[in-house]
Amino acid sequence: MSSYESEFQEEVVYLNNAVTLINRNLDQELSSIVSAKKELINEHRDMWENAVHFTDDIDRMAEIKQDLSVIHVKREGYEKIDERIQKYNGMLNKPYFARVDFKEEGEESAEKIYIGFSNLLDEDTYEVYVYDWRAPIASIFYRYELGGARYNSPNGEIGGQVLIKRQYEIKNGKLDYFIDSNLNIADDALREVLAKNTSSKMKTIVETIQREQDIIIRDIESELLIVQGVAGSGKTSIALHRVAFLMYQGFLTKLYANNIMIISPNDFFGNYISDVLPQLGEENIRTVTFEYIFKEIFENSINAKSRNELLEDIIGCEDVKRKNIMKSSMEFKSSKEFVIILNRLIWFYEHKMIEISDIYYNGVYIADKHSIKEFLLKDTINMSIEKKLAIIENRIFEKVTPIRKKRREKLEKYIVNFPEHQFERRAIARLITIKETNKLKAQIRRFTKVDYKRIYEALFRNKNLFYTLAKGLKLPENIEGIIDNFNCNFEKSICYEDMLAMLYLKVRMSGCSIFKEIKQVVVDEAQDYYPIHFQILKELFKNSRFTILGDINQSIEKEATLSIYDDVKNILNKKRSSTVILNKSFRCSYEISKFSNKFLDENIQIESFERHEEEPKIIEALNIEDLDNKIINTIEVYRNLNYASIALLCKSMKECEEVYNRLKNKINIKIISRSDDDIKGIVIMPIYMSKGLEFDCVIVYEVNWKNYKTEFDRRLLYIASTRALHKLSLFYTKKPSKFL
Ligand SMILES: Nc1ncnc2c1ncn2[C@@H]1O[C@H](COP(=O)(O)OP(=O)(O)OP(=O)(O)O)[C@@H](O)[C@H]1O
Repeated sequence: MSSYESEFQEEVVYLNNAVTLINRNLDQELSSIVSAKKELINEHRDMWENAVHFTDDIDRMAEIKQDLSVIHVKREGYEKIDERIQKYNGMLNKPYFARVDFKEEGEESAEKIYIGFSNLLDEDTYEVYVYDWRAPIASIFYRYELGGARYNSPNGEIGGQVLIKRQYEIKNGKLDYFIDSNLNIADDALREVLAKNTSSKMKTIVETIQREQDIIIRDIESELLIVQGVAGSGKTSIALHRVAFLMYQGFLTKLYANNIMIISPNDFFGNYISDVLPQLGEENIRTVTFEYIFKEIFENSINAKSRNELLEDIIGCEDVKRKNIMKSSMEFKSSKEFVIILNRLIWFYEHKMIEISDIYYNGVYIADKHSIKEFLLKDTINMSIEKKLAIIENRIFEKVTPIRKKRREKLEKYIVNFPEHQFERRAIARLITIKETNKLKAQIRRFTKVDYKRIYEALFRNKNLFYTLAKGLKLPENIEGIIDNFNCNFEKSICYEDMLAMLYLKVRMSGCSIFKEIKQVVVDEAQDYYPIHFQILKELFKNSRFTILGDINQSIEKEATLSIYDDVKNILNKKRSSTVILNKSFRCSYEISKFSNKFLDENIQIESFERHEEEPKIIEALNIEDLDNKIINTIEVYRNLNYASIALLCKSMKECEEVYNRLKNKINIKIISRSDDDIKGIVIMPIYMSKGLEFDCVIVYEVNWKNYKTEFDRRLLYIASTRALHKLSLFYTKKPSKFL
């Protein structure tokens, strides 16, 4: 028997033992869940039968509360067993995927470390059959080849030698083969994974995490971790695996799903990544957009345009001057300078805009404007202006209440003089005092209720005020145009950049604390954000750490450089911050990756993973009809090659709609416009919406000289091309874009 064969037999024995243990654990859990379910039902029944259902009695309330908390504990217990059942069921197919034999310094022999998606422990012997990929010792597998290796254990750093590094192909609990890996073989395994077709949901990369990716995933030191990575370098995948890692940490540092939040560019993206954490055995976490945060904080009271709508407006605008104004308006209103103006506006509001009057109730003096103002301007640490105004309002009403009571008694006595009202005395007196109080309330609310729209509007409706507040700051050359552009539609629906400014004002002035439980914020596609976004995040997530991932090459409407990350560091101002650069791209084939690089500045270094496929195609069509036919043929060819995910990418939504209307009766194609659309099959969408997503095949529509001629267009072409895993073709009529 060859040494491979004899080792194969040993591995089969180990695998069988592991599977037996999983089955044993599974059986135990299955019987526990039956009794846990029974207990839960009994507890519910007892509570329903024995407890009171309605009561004003405070003692009985305590009884009900206690019953509920027992049910709560039982339910948690039940859910935990259910989680373990799911874990063991998942493990039956593939209990582990790798092994390293590690000989610790000072030890006689090596320990075999099997690595899988979850831990597997024999509770009787305490033998660890499989280590979770997130366990400290598992990092050896991701970071080292054969030879010297170290890892951080809870008791400090441990050094030693890796003697064997092995990967397994296990299906349905049966071992197909194993390979003892060196660097090249690991590359083969990755190539095999990357060569597969994509799906409409992102997948886990646990078995093939790369060394530099693992370092990011396991970083627990940085309060601010910035990752600049080229398209397809695995930023989003890393972010999600990092989240799973943080949720696995020990008791003190462990994060729960409600402690983490992802800020994503749009809702598709949230949907696209929604399978990864459950596949890693963790609960999903909230993924929100800035648009969503705005709605939540302003309680849906103000309509605002989304970033996608802004991009659509910019792309669709034919008037060059207006287009430039739109771009500079976005850039200026999200800049550091504008944040200073907004801070000054807050000061101005507190000192000059609040019109406080002396307060009287029914002729009785309640409070004078000077003392109210004095309280308002008093430096009360950590108290927001909204809070101070609420305190003022409460204090006034505390004073009014006894006066109002006396007034009512007086009125009742007075009404005695009118015998026709003798039975309505009380009601009439009450009505009169309510009316008087409402009048007073209206008078007070005029200054205690902060009207963010009016405050912000004042900045642009009053040019003197604007220039006073902007004194000493560098303003864009076309500032007059930007001010005049402040939209006439402000009442109906505000622009994206004005939405951000108002969000900033609100979080600063209200001391908003709705996200106070969040301890880790992950910001993906960070290149799309400006200083004001990070200022908002800083205010909203005061006690949180941040993981910020982006690619400056994929910014759309602005020229981004590495300096955006300096801004991020300055704004978030964390003591321990680090920046990691990822230059290797994994998504696209080597040929597509090389082709896409021509849309980038030639100084930018990108390493392409060596997975070879057909060269991208640039195809000319004679006219629109010919273009449609050629695109339909190409889609057919791709489908016949068994590619299920095919995207036809256009420059704008308007263009998508035109093309869709022409093609929809000829092929089965879906237009992606709404955030809950499922990106499955053959889809058509604008390039700016395809960010962060990937497809087996990408077809870029009408890349002619007219459609793609500016720097902005060049960046769109980079984003479009880097969405493709296997096939890329770009079509044009008349004359090709100069970027092709
Ligand atoms: N270590 C890895 N093992 C297997 N697949 C990987 C690995 N790293 C990245 N990938 C794959 O590469 C593709 C790109 O990953 P991901 O979307 O996370 O990259 P990204 O940097 O966020 O890209 P973009 O900036 O273009 O949105 C995905 O299909 C992902 O599964």
